[in-house]
Amino acid sequence: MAKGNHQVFSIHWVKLISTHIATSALLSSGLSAPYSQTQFPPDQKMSCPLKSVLVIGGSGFLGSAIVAELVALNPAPKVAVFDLKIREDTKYPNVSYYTGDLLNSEDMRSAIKSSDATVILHTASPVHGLARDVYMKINVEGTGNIIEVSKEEGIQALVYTSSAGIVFDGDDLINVNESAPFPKIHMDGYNESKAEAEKLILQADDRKGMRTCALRPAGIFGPRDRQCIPGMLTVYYSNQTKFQIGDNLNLFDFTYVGNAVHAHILAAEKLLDSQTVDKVAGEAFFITNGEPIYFWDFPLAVWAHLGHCPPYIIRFPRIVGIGLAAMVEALSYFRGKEAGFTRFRVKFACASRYYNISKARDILGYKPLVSLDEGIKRTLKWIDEEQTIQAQKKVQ
Ligand SMILES: NC(=O)c1ccc[n+]([C@@H]2O[C@H](COP(=O)([O-])OP(=O)(O)OC[C@H]3O[C@@H](n4cnc5c(N)ncnc54)[C@H](O)[C@@H]3O)[C@@H](O)[C@H]2O)c1
Repeated sequence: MAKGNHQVFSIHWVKLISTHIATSALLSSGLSAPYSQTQFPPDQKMSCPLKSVLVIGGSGFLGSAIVAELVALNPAPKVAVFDLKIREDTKYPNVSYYTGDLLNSEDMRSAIKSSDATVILHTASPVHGLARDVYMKINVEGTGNIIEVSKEEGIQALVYTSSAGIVFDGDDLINVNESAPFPKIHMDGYNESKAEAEKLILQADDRKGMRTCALRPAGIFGPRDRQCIPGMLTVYYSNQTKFQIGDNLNLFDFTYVGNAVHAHILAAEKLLDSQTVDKVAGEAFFITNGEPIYFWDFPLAVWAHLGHCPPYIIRFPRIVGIGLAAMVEALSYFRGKEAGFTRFRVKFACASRYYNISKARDILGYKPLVSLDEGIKRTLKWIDEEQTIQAQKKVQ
């Protein structure tokens, strides 16, 4: 079933179950390794010419992973975080934290001035499932603010976290590269706003001033993920794992968070380097693990870790899913609520969505350092640790 020139990844159940047993044994023996986001092997650690970096959205899933990697570099750059809310479990020593809203230019300016930042990594975005207006306001207007204030404050390089979903129009995306056009009508407000924000970022590139680029990760997962894996856990806890939409023959790209971090740091470095900047600036890059996997195999692997294998699978054809979702959307509309089960989600779950990452490999020097297999193991280990912590809290 391999399509394009990607290596097709398949989950090995036995391997996962044995990993789970080994992890549980490790944890119960009290030997759990200290938490680290990326855990790159020493020979793959990046040297870092970055001097002072402000991570916008740095208390979020991806943002905090970037911070963890930056502070672990030797020598480490000066690191600061700007976020709407600073979560205690994402705080690192020697990092300056600024609370603020990117819709408020003065909040932004104050953080840039106080942190002496010369580079900005803009990872902020509202969570999924909100109204279009919220995304347009925060992602488009907010990104416009960042560009304006960054230029005024002499920022040298701005890297924007876009999304691979911005070229999705509901049809299959098979090994597509950056020449894929934006859909005439976007599938949802989130992707529309990410596309608009990306355009602003790329247009803002200035040869005589601030240099910019955009990264388009696909389906980020890993420790501290609040959307991808937690969504799969919700399905598990609500006893819905036997339901599948589509035939599960659609290949899908995911990205381990450490690899997305790696891409962000590489992009910032290349924007600062006179040898590479003109190839990178004003450009967008797809970022994935380069290992497409059948869509439902990913949640099945997560549930297997929890000791659960659906006893049987009830498959809904795509067309039935779309019909059901249309009814849910109509009901939600009359109740004045955002629908959780939407036609977009059905099309998302049924489409092939994988990307060609040659541009990132060739120009950024990107390579997925952590394989999907290893990324899943690390994420599952983190879930084990989280569950142990939650269980201990309940006992206390
Ligand atoms: N998670 C994925 O699978 C995925 C895939 C592709 C692209 N992305 C993009 O990657 C980026 C990071 O995603 P994530 O999963 O880490 O999200 P996240 O929700 O964990 O983190 C986003 C952070 O942005 C902050 N934020 C939101 N609104 C803000 C505002 N008005 N002012 C200041 N800070 C604000 C939030 O507080 C949060 O800490 C986002 O831009 C997202 O669009 C994510």
